[in-house]
Amino acid sequence: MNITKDLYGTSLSLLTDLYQFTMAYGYWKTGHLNKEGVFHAYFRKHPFKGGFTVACGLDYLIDFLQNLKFSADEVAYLASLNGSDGKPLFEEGFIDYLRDFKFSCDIEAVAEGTVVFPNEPLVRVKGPILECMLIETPILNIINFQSLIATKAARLRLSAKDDQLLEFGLRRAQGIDGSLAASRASYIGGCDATSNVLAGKLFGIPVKGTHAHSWVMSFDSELSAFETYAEAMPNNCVFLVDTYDTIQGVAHAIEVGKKLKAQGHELNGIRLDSGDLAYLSIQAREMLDHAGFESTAIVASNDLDEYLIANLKNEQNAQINIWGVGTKLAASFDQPALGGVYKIGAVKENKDSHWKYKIKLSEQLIKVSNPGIQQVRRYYYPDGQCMADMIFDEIEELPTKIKVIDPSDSFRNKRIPDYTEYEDLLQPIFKKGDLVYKRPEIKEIKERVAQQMSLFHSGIKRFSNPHIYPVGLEESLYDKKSALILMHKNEE
Ligand SMILES: Nc1ncnc2c1ncn2[C@@H]1O[C@H](COP(=O)(O)OP(=O)(O)OP(=O)(O)O)[C@@H](O)[C@H]1O
Ligand SMILES: O=P(O)(O)OC[C@H]1O[C@H](OP(=O)(O)OP(=O)(O)O)[C@H](O)[C@@H]1O
Ligand SMILES: O=C(O)c1cccnc1
Ligand SMILES: [Mg+2]
Repeated sequence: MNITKDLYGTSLSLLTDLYQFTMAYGYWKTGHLNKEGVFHAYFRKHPFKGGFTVACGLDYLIDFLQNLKFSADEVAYLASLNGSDGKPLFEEGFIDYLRDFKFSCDIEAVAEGTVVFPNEPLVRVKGPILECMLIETPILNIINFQSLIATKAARLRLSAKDDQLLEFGLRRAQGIDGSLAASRASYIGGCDATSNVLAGKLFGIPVKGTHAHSWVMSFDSELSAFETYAEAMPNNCVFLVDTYDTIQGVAHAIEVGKKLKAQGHELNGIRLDSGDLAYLSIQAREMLDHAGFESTAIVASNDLDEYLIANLKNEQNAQINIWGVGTKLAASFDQPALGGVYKIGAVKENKDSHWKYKIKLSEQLIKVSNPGIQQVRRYYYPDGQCMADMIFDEIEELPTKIKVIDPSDSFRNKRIPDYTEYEDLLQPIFKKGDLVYKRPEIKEIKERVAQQMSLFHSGIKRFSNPHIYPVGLEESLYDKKSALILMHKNEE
């Protein structure tokens, strides 16, 4: 998939905030082309008051960065922009620079489908600071949204257990790309299929669906509507039974189902889209079983989310096998955005000088950024379950005794036993602008989510007051950060 070409037929290189270009211009104009930086994209708080987040969107980002160059058309647009004095914002020389621009940063990122936690860099960008700056906004745009939706889908998967989950969100999603990115992230996070046909084609996601109330209403009776649908598509019959009277609708579905059976076909399912989904599904299951349709599925839809699905299954014994979830998933109804940020960790004047560590101060401790050239190490218990994550400075040697400290609460700290198995989460994606990463198929990414979810204690996966998985700064990085905070405070 090539989002820029297949999806838009146009370059997305101008998809950034204007201030990224004005800052880039500033570096160019004042002779800071050799200045280098390291930036980290991370979030501070899990979405949905949850205890985990699923990283998603890297493949889109790779595609964006591989196509990052400025065509004659794009530079002409930038050249046409004026400042508040009515004069061109950018000098001709900068426009020439952009015309010859070649992306040259090193990028490391957490593989898509990895379960991640607050403060952990999901993407690290190192290289000419001008370039690091330009790509801040698209990184956040892509990773924030897809990680949000993949997380929502993973929560739905926890509730639906082994049932089928269908994503029906296109009509309520945030516009065109919102819907496509949501379908992709939903599939990765836990859905089995989407109703969005373009997403199916672009990303290789299975597409599925039933029929609407309007189909039933366009015939003289519900029975003739079902019969006509069966005539047209005898191998794809999931009848929506609640247009008039749901119990009557189930009876009509059974009647047509018997004819399908006689012709050697199946009644695949019925769909409930209103009323008491627990009561109606129990009634429908009884009627279907009694008529010999034990393998006919019951699909439910209508404003579903992870809480309602869990409640219907666990508390109300609802007899539903397939869940169609739209608005609350694709539009991330209860939390519209993941607040991921992109912060500078260190700068150097040129590639041969030393890194100078940087922090952004804030009144709130949680908002003080972390310095350094960060990597994330995930430690495992001997049984393969995750123990704790450590954010550390890649260019410093680690002490022999490892201690991790929560950056917003130093009382929360953990000693890592010696010889604990570990894995470093940030993997090389681009080296000096060249792709060095083998992009996994979407199915592999989806499988990674399921596998990752199994590595964590159930406490982090519960919806109310989840357990907080231990993540901290390695002690010497924590000390370095504290020293930087003190230094800035003393300057005040
Ligand atoms: N057994 C149940 N327990 C809890 N909530 C349920 C149950 N059954 C349905 N719901 C939810 O209750 C809400 C209202 O259902 P209702 O049938 O009134 O929906 P509606 O959208 O108003 O229906 P209609 O399409 O007939 O207008 C929906 O969000 C639905 O998912
Ligand atoms: O409820 P969602 O999770 O978004 O799932 C998608 C919904 O879209 C369709 O109806 P639509 O909402 O368009 O009309 P209706 O509510 O009047 O049935 C469908 O029948 C589902 O109810
Ligand atoms: O196929 C369906 O049943 C469907 C598709 C989109 C939205 N609601 C339902
Ligand atoms: Mg609706």
